[in-house]
Amino acid sequence: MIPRLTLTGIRKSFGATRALDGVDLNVQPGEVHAIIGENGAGKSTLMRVLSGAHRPDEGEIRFDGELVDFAGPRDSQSIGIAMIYQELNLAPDLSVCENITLGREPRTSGTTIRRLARGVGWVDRAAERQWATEALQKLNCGHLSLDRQAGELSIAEQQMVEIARAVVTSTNNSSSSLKLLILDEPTSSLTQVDTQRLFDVIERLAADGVSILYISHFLEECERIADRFTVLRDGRTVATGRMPGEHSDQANLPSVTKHTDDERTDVDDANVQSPAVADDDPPTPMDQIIRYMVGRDMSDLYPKFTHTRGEVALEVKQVCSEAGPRSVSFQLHRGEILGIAGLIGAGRTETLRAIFGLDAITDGVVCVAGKPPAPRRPDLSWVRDSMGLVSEDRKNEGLFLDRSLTDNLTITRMDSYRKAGLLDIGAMSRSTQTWMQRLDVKASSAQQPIGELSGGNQQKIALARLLHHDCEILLLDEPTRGIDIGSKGVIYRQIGELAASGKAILLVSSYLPELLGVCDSIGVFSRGVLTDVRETSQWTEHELLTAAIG
Ligand SMILES: Nc1ncnc2c1ncn2[C@@H]1O[C@H](COP(=O)(O)OP(=O)(O)OP(=O)(O)O)[C@@H](O)[C@H]1O
Repeated sequence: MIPRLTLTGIRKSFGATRALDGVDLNVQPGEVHAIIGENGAGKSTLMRVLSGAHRPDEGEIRFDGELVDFAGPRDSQSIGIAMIYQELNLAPDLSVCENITLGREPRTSGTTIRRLARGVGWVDRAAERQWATEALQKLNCGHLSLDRQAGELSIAEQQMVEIARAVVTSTNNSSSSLKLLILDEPTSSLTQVDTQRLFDVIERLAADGVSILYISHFLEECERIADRFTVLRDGRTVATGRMPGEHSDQANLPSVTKHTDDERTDVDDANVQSPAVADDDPPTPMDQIIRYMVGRDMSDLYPKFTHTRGEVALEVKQVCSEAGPRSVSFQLHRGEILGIAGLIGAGRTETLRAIFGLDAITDGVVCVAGKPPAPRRPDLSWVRDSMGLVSEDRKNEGLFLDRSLTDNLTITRMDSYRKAGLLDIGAMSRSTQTWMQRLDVKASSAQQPIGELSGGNQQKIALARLLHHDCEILLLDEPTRGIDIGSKGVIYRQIGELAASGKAILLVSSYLPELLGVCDSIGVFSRGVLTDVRETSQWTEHELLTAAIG
């Protein structure tokens, strides 16, 4: 079989940063292939090379056996490659139908008048609706109204509209039918139900011969959906093979290849197959895939720290806000990690925002360490109360993307670096380097603009700011979103150490294994109401999910 995609020796640098340093990849038609790697390993850069957004400095791309060279995204689209980015790209004011056909609108044809109209860009609305309907039906999303504004849709629905846009060419132009769909962290903002729907769509497309490149830090998902995997490390391919999930048995595909030219890989070579492949070779166990990725075992992902519950640090009494929470009450103690589960949109983020003083409270009070509540909100009570918030919306409100790592990390503690009215830039930079080392942040220097870092490394700095500020109460909203498994381990260790030193931690997460692994107790939000708070040992994943659905 001619491979759908073959990459050989792809290299790409940004100034002194070598993002890709020799990537080899082989993907078959109809195969779901997971791209796995630590933060900064080069996954997104590689996908941008494939989507035509970046041109590689070196290396060869073959698509259906043909050598290709993309001058821009249109070249890549024209041969049937589509990329769905983590941050979705719809025009919010246009309808579902208009978004699906955007840039590929069917033109009128037939009569002279129509042909004239075509010259000035007259869109054939009937054909446009038919194309959009067919594309949505192909994804089993025929229920989505073509006339709804894209901005009104849920994240999951928006994602389906984007995939439908990728599919629309295939329905109408056989020369550029969809052949390779790239999904970058597609489930990071999806509920479990929506994730399953997405997987159904992926399976449907793969059965039609579309190849899928699936990037995710949720290895359980990769295991569920992918046939094969490739691990990138420091911009290089270090291993490729069969996934251990049920899919791997069905795929008539090569087994593990360890790329032995990678001298930096200190992983165990046992079980690694030679590049010669056999169809009946076994899948690669997940713990070995993790070793390829991070270079060590991850048996201690959730390290246990002895910590004792102290006095009440934060008391939330019957808090309501227009944004979501309805009469929310709980206590958070010093030395406690309280987890908050719930579906996306259940009111978890809004509760954190109300506690932190970002949103007005319409009823109820927030008391910190027995002090009287702040007279009004929004306000800056977080400063008085030594509270820190890691926002789930890193790009829009969590970070100053065009400022350096140092500025982002030290911004809340500038005063401590002031000497005789001047800022001690050297000391700020040294503090940043210390935190970069502790959280294993990959960046060229503390002065690099944070927007140039990979998503996971940006997230680590957002968290490091709170650690550096030495807050007493930490409100963490999806703090490990987009973070690789090795760095998750580092962050869980930090959280454990913070609790052991008497800090109070409120951890909102959609990743249930994380809540069960890290927290002392867990509460569940359902439709703006905190329904149930129990010791962690009294919850299972299934029970958490059932309580969240309500
Ligand atoms: N435009 C850019 N300018 C400078 N450096 C960049 C740019 N884009 C990527 N890099 C660097 O290239 C490296 C690889 O980044 P990339 O985003 O591809 O990693 P990733 O594997 O997708 O990481 P993550 O899992 O955190 O999203 C990183 O060191 C990053 O800082």
